[in-house]
Order: sequence, then structure tokens, then C-alpha cells
Amino acid sequence: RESSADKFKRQHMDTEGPSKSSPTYCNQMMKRQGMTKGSCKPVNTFVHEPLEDVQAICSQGQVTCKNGRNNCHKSSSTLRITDCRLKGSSKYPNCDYTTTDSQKHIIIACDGNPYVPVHFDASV
Ligand SMILES: Nc1ncnc2c1ncn2[C@@H]1O[C@H](C(=O)NS(=O)(=O)C[C@H]2[C@@H](O)[C@H](n3ccc(=O)[nH]c3=O)O[C@@H]2CO)[C@@H](O)[C@H]1O
Repeated sequence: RESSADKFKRQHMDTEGPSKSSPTYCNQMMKRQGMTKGSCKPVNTFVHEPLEDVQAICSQGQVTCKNGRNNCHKSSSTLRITDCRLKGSSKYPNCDYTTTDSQKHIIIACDGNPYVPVHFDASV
């Protein structure tokens, strides 16, 4: 059984990701990381920074999560990310995504002991 921490890493960490993603980055990565099985995950963000830097966000600015819980944290600095968004024309099993690079603050939820990232809430 995959832990929520491992699921976060699988779904959201791509430290070595390209500085400029190709238009097919999301189609490749969403499949490779197991987010197109059974259905196409609609939205997913990959973070191109070291894992330690993302884990450190758990000790940065506490903010309220979208679901009202209070274990979310906003990164002090911006991070290199790539947003993958399912195209309206996409038909399972051919999950077709747009690929959008940006440099933004991210908001993640942390949980457990050790207190580590378990959920990607948003980027701002
Ligand atoms: N406070 C918490 N504390 C602890 N755990 C918490 C907490 N909250 C949820 N979980 C858990 O996390 C799990 C999970 O998968 N939540 S999820 O909302 O579907 C994730 C979103 C995100 O993956 C993605 N997205 C979205 C925007 C964006 O910019 N980038 C981007 O990637 O879309 C998804 C849907 O929005 C679930 O098990 C839930 O119980």
C-alpha cells in the first residue's frame, strides 16, 4: 500500500524535469507516473526542485487548505513547476494534456510524523 507521502512524490515531484518542457511533457509524465489508469486525472502539477526544498515548505507559512483544513503551507519562494491540464477534446484512454511551465509559490498539505508533504493544494 502506497503511503500518502510516496503518492505525493510520485504525482508531484520531477526534480530533474526540463527547464523548458516540451508540449508532450504532460502526456508522457501523466502516463509514466500512473495518473491515466482507469481515468485521466484532470489537473496535476509537477515540481522541478529538489525534494528537500519541497519538504522544507512544511515548516513555512501555514495557510488554510481549500478543504478548510489548517495543515497547508505556502512556499516562501517561487518554484519551477509544470501544470498539466486535460484537454476538453481528450477521450480516455487517450489522455491528452496541455503543458504549462511557470515559476510560482505552491501550497501543499503536510501530515504525519515526520511531518511531510501529502497533498498538492494550489499554486499562486
Ligand atoms: N489538508 C489535507 N491534509 C491531508 N491530506 C489531504 C488534505 N487535503 C486533501 N488531502 C488528501 O490528498 C489527496 C488528494 O489527491 N487530494 S486532491 O485534492 O485530489 C489533489 C489535487 C491535486 O493532486 C491536483 N492539483 C490541483 C491543483 C493544482 O494546481 N495542481 C494539482 O496537482 O488536483 C487534485 C484535485 O484538486 C486525497 O487523498 C485527500 O484526502
